[in-house]
Amino acid sequence: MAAAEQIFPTFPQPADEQARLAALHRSAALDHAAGPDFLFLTELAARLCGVPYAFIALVDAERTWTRACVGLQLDSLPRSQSYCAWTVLGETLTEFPDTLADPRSAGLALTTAAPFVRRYSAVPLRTSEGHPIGTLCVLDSRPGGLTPEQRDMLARLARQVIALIEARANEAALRQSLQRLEELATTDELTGLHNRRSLLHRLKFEVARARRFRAPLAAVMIDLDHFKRVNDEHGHAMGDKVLAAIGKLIRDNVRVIDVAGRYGGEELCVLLPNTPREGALKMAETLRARVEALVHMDGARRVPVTASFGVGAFDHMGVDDADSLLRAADEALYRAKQNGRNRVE
Ligand SMILES: Nc1nc2c(ncn2[C@@H]2O[C@H](COP(=O)(O)OP(=O)(O)OP(=O)(O)O)[C@@H](O)[C@H]2O)c(=O)[nH]1
Repeated sequence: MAAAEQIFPTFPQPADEQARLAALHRSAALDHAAGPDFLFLTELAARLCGVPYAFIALVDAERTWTRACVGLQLDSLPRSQSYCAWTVLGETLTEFPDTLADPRSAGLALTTAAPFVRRYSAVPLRTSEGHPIGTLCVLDSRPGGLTPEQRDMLARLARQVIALIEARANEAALRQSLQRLEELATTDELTGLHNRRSLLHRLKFEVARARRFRAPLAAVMIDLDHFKRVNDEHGHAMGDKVLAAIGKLIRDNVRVIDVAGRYGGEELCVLLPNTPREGALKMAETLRARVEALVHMDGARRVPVTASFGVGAFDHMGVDDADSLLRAADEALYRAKQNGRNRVE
């Protein structure tokens, strides 16, 4: 620990400290580097106030993180070493016109070492709920203070900074909800696989891509064997559990570019882009063995579950339409059922 940190181990805390920290983390301002918009506002602050140094600071629980620094390179300071720890206490501007003359600022690192700051003026960055999450500050190595007009401009710039921070946070939250909505709209809730609509949508896309790049494309149709018996003997809830477990098994065993979906009821389908028939047969055989090996328990009773697999494929020279790919996989699945189930055709 630096000597300065030992001399000033504590710092003042605003009354709303916990809510303030929560607001800081909600704003996600600490997660991003400040972009050119923030730098522009600090440059403007320095110029309007006629000082060489300016930065935006985010005051976290223990540290003050600086962003968009003008005139100096600074990453972070212990909160106990930062002028900004005082600014977040105030409603409006906090000013040390001569840092050496004020016991709150005289011993701080930026005062006693380069750049030997002698003057500090800052406005808290208050969120729209009123919590001060940081500051916009201007500094100089000569003593002095801001004119009323400069104070007013600094306060206005601070409002622009917080508006920018909040706009970014709203944008990120919106992106997240859209992503979640998209997931909900394309995922089958029980198996976690693509739902039928999404699977067919992806199929069209993959067929178009295979045609365009003359690449092979395979589809594996999977149907659980005698699944009606599982439902009849162990109940529908157990049937659902089995389907969910097999959905997870498939998700865990396909490549990221493969598309696994629930085609309907207990029929599942995996699209394998860039995969010729032999590769798809191999992959299906691996899955078949894993489905058979998966243990499902109904209380103390084991519920044996197997599945039949049908492979349809286009080689790179003869990409046909989506329907015929599925039809080929379906016909192969039918043969697998006819030839005794728990097999790949
Ligand atoms: N628990 C549960 N059962 C489902 C679901 N979707 C379809 N099923 C059941 O799956 C069974 C399918 O039965 P069938 O089409 O006769 O075929 P099967 O018994 O699997 O026999 P084969 O396919 O010929 O091996 C029916 O009992 C459906 O009710 C589901 O979401 N949950």
